[in-house]
Amino acid sequence: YVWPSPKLDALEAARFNQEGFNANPVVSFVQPCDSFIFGDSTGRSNAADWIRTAYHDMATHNVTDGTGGLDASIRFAEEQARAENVGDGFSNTMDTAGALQVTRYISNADSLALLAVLAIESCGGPEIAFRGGRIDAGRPNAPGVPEPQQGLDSHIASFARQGFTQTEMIGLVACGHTFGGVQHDPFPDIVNVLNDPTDTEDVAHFDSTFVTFDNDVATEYISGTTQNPLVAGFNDTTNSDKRIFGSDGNTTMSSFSASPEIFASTCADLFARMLDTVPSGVQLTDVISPLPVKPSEVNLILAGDIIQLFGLVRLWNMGDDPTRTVTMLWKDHFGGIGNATLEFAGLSSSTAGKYSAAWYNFNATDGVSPLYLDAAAGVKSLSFVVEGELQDQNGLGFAIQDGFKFSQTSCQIEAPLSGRIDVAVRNGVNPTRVYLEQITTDSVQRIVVVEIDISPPTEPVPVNPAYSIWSINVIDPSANYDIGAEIDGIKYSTTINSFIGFPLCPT
Ligand code: HEM
Repeated sequence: YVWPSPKLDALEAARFNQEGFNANPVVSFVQPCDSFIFGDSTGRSNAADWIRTAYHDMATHNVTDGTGGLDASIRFAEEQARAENVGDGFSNTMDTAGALQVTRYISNADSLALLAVLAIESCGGPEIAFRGGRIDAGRPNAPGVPEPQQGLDSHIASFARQGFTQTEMIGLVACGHTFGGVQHDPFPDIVNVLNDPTDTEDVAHFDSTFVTFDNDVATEYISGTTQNPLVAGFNDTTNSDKRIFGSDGNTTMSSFSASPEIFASTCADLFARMLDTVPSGVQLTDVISPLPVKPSEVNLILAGDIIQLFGLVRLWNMGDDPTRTVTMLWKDHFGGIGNATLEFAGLSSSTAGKYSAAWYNFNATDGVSPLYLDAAAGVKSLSFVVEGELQDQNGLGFAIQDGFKFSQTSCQIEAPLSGRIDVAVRNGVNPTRVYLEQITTDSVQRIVVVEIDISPPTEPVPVNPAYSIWSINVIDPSANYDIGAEIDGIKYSTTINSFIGFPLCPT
């Protein structure tokens, strides 16, 4: 895709900035892979909870009527209270999913899907093709998660309703059950108390490597050594994995057992399909690939005659050499081109260290100092020269919208209770609307952006020859606002650097 695209930029960042500089800390919950938020030596892991939660959320899908699917309906207490969703793994996962929603562009449902991707990829699994765009359900879905005491026919019918054939059912169950196990507490009829100080929640695991992705679930099953409580459990009624795995005469499980590669590639496909199973009408994005060169956290502030340009650029998988020279070029409104050498800021990595990225700051390494640009000249687009090679999105450049921005003339009226937000609007841009975007959630935790129009000034309020101010008073300056503007029929959005700490408005 072409930068900027706020939603794709946010999803790409959450998916690929996993560890290190400027990365989302959520991966640390599955590193090491036996990490568990309620404590050590429990026999449980966040990774297993996250994968099971994604499945249970999806398993309500009905291919015929298009209802259910991965839509975060599992967050509702009503769904979590169902017998098919016994255990605290779902609330555990939903608590963590919030950590991914650092931006308004990521739904609860996309977070759930991302957690599963991060768990699988960080813990030995294959790379998963990830799409975004899932929409959060407004209410619980119809029940429909399979349970271990049900018979094979019922499971085949259940997976068919979810959109999976019998062979795919065998695959998906094996792919899921390479992680985790069955706990005594919610399933006392399947697992006995284990009296094991390293497994305090009495989890009987599906295979001997239960915090990592591998084909042991299949090799142990085929060799007859498996301790999987849903295969070799003392209660044959609940041996659902035994019935499912054996339902094609062990053809599928034999192929998994014979080839870790076949297991991994089959699981990569099935996991991606599981995560992409969404209610009809939901339009997912294309598979999100990392942008090779990506501006990030770009923000402009007007300070008198100066535009402060904040930002970073990320170079994807181009080697870790921090001494390489990265130059940023910017086109202005007068046909001029400015340039600056960027400062190395840090390294990040993703997919269990398989990829790395180097970050460069638009100015000093402190991460807060901006570049100072002449306000009248402004900035239209950026490009970068990396080791002598021009990076400009195949000639498009990286477009920058300097038609409106937060102005440092913003001030507090009654600190810290109310304030005035000033938006600097470039003369000649003539936006149809300028508005605040208040980012909040509705009563069922869906992100909502409320637009609050800013009235055009009755008399122009110039800050400099190029910009005039539109102002709005707000009662809660600490609320989460972005600034939006509609220019030539297109809506743009820009962030506000919190203006707590701004001076009191002159009286
Ligand atoms: C007929 C289908 C299935 C049945 C009857 C079934 C049943 C179960 C049961 C009873 C548990 C124990 C849960 C606990 O003790 O908290 C479990 C755990 C788990 N299941 Fe399934 N499952 C099925 C399919 C799947 C699928 C398709 C996936 C994912 C692709 C999956 C992923 C998991 C994971 C990761 C765990 C471990 C959870 C943990 O250790 O915290 N399951 N399953």
